[in-house]
Amino acid sequence: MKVVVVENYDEMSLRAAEIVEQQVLKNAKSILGLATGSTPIGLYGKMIEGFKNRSVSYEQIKTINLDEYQGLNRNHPNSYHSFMYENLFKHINIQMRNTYLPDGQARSVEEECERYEALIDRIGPVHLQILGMGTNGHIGFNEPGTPEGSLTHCVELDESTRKNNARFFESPDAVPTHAITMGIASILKSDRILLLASGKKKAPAVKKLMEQQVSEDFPASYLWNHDDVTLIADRDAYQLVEPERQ
Ligand SMILES: N[C@@H]1[C@@H](O)[C@H](O)[C@@H](COP(=O)(O)O)O[C@@H]1O
Repeated sequence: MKVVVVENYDEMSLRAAEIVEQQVLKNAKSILGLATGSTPIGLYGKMIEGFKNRSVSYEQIKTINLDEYQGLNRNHPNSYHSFMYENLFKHINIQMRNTYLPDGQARSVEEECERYEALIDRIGPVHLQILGMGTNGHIGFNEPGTPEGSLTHCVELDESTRKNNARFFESPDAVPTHAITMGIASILKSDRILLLASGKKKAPAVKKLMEQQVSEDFPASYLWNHDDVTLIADRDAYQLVEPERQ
């Protein structure tokens, strides 16, 4: 794992956007793996600036998102469909038909998971996967206990995850209890992975990640089993890593 420590959230977002733009400039038909949450919002902002000010084009790009809440209509303001549209897609020249997220309202969740995994295999492999990390080490919505071989599946969300994500909803009870997420194996199929971490709230998780102990108790640790991962962390997120690991 390559580790890049930067000053703050803005610099993390800028560095990440440079990597995304390099990928898109190298291959105009790149497949990007995208994430939600607060962490990548700055990155998406920089990508929008790049599109507006430097004509970086996303016209032929395809995107595959990690996850979606179960039970939310795609037009619900808190769905990840809406998140991606509001924070990125509506601002750039991507073709909406080339953007993919799991359908949280599919009649059969099992069939939807199979369909989504097949889609990843058909369209992929993802050239560059963007990841954030939960405070409990979840990636996508792969909570502690998820096996490394997991493919796209339905999960019951941890109470800690629901609590952390409650800020986006009108009340904690409104946070869905389940989600559809790409599995660990689905994520590790990507050619290259960019993990972002910002803020002191993520410091314990970054510390744990840097201990390099691969364990299902801390799903982000599986990233040590992939040979092309870059972590961009800001100083606050990296502050608990012991000096000899820095
Ligand atoms: N499913 C998403 C994850 O993909 C994300 O990494 C995590 C961290 O969120 P944040 O970036 O807001 O800290 O939140 C959600 O649970």
